Amino acid sequence: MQSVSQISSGAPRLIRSGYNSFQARMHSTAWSHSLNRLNQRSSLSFLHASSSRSTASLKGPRIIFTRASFSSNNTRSAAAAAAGSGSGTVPGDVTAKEDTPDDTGFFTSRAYAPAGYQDYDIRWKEVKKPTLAGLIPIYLDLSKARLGALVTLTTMCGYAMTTASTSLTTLLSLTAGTALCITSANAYNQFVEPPYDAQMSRTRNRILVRKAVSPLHAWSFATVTGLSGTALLAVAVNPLTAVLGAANLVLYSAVYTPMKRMSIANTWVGAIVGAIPPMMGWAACTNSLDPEAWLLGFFLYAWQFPHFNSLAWNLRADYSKAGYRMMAVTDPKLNARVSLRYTLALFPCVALAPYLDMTTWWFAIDGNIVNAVMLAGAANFWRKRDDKSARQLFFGSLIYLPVVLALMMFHKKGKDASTPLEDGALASAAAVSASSGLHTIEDDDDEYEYVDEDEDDEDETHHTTSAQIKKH
Ligand SMILES: CC(C)=CCC/C(C)=C/CC/C(C)=C/COP(=O)(O)OP(=O)(O)O
Repeated sequence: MQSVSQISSGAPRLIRSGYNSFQARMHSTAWSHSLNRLNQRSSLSFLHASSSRSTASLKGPRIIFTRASFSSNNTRSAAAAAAGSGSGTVPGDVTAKEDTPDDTGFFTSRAYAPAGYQDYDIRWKEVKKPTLAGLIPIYLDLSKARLGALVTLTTMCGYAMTTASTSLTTLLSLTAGTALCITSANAYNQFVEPPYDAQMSRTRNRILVRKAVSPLHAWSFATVTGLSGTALLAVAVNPLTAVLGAANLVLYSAVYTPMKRMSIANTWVGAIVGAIPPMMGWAACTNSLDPEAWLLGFFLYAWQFPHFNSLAWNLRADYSKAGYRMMAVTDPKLNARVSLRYTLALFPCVALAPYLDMTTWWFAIDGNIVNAVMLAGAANFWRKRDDKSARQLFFGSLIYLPVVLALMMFHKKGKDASTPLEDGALASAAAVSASSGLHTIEDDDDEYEYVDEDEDDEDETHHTTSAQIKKH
């Protein structure tokens, strides 16, 4: 049986007013009305007018109407619009292609059009059963593997920053369990978002939008990885870490994900999601949430605002189109101000690390030099609010995080409790983190050696670190 999970229409590229009336017809939900209000309020009408791929969606993950550039239909529709037909379509050969897939695998049929929409061209595509080998890239996409790898590294850093006794087995279980929970969270997120992902250039090729796998398959994958990740953390690490992992999974998929379309507060909730993984690392080693764990969490929390808000600036057309409530769309000034505010908060974070005896005071010096560079980027973005300053801040934030985490480990104090073997593994993680950013962790097979230079030196005024990472 054919499963219909995506229907697209080749309605015309409409001018702004036409788009609003189109949207009003297509959406009966409060969400869409508030989106229209939001679009008007934020004076971003150019976003739609300049967009080459304008879309609208019905609620729910299974049906998508796309005013995309299916050229022949668009040409006909544009002609009709120019002739003032008002309906945006031309009667004629729409059904000619019925039940015949085109070269992209899409079928065209009016049979699936909901009442009132028969005037629109309808396109749909059958979900193909993936092969066993084909499942690997599908699962990597569902897990948002590169983002997941970076987040997992922040957990490993949390573990590495403790002074309690470490164990390689616990570290490996923590890494695998956290990665499974993150995979699950990202798969649930994609399970919910195809109608909206389909409307954004950045996400319109995601696996469920492309229909490379069925929603049920994605949901099952998310459920299995979530349950196994939480179980692994509970059994092989400790219950506290498992509870944090499970709570974060729920926070991301059940609170943050729907909230993206409801309130700009989603960014603050998303920042909590990003803050919890390093706290899990700390909890895995100490079985407690000491002030140091909260500091690590707050550091990741604060970092996400310049990171995300600068990214969102250049994606604001996409976000607006898909109905996501992002500060960059609804209040661009606030978006830049919040970035600046939280970049400033990174300074006391860095200073608190030596205060809490996590690092030597040298970290307060070189960490804050890096902070000053980041602050210059955030201030520039706040002043100019343009694409270039946003891009600079975003890429700066990508470099900033691994650099500061590596510095933190470089200046770490009190490493006596762990063995050189365990520290070596943790140092490797730090080095990979420092060199990978969001992108290259999977490709980095280099080996690292841990060299303990002055393990007897406990003098906090002495700046030489206890660890140095040397590449083979
Ligand atoms: C242990 C555990 C479960 C950790 C969860 C870690 C995690 C998923 C962090 C991501 C944080 C975040 C706000 C991402 C943006 O999602 P988005 O939906 O805005 O991204 P998108 O636009 O690319 O879909």
